[in-house]
Amino acid sequence: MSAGNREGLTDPNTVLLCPTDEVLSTGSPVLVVIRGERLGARLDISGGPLVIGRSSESDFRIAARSVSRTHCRVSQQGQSVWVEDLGSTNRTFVNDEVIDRRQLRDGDQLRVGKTVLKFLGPDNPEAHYLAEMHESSIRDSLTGMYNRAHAMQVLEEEFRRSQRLADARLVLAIIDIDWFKQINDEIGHLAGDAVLVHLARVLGKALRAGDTLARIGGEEFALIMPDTSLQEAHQACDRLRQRVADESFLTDCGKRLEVTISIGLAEATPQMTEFRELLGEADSHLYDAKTAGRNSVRSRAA
Ligand SMILES: Nc1nc2c(ncn2[C@@H]2O[C@H](COP(=O)(O)OP(=O)(O)OP(=O)(O)O)[C@@H](O)[C@H]2O)c(=O)[nH]1
Repeated sequence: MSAGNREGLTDPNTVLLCPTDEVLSTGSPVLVVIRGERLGARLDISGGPLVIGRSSESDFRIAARSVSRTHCRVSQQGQSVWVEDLGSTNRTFVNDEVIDRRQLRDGDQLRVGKTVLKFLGPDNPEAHYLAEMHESSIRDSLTGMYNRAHAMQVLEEEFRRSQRLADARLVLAIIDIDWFKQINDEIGHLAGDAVLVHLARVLGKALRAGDTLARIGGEEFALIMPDTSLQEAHQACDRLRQRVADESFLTDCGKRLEVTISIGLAEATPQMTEFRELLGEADSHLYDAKTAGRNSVRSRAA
């Protein structure tokens, strides 16, 4: 977004911070997608039985016609892990053999439709490597935040959940830095990058458990807030906006800046048919926030 002029970009007090590395935990048996959509996604089996299927109620959903609504179930029994076909049309395969029920062994490949998942026992060293590969594929390299692709996947899943469960509310916030082009033009692209990194840290620190924050564009972020009402989200985002406005940002060349953000919100409603409607509504409220002068939060409620 852009328009108008901004004054007082620099401010003399700030600290530049870097994103922290996230520790990747392995240690329990997992299934890792090695072919198909969501490559690298991990299913932790230790948390209880998992149903794989096309239905939105599945624990791991594969949206393909070759996959039955409830295709197979994977469960841990004592130290062993079992897979059981649930009467699927196109059958379940382990290492290319049709199975009804079978114990999974380290390195086995489970095929459901065209998706292949590799079973890795708790001590398999490949698990850590695959976890790191997956982690880097869902992160933005500059800020360390989740990237757009991951945000869209989380948003779609949370949207489906909110449609399925009557009391599961969902709010999406689109956060956009104000006058960012001016920061780049006046101080330089590296300064702009430093602001993005610092902002990622400020937003990340304010995150509540269950929320997902991602960088979805150059200077645009998405905050996905499940189980939150529009009013609660509006208040939380206004606190976030204030926190950013109070922060002092340091650029690569030692200049200090005041930075503000504008936020547009949208809440999932039963009338919506797909998650992109949330993006459209949040974007339109973001536009309202920009035209109302920036450094503000806008939603259907206000
Ligand atoms: N430094 C840096 N700049 C980026 C990056 N990605 C996008 N940008 C810049 O972000 C700026 C976005 O500018 P506009 O869309 O005009 O928005 P704006 O200046 O923030 O104006 P408003 O949103 O209307 O307040 C452009 O100058 C892009 O080049 C990046 O990764 N690093």
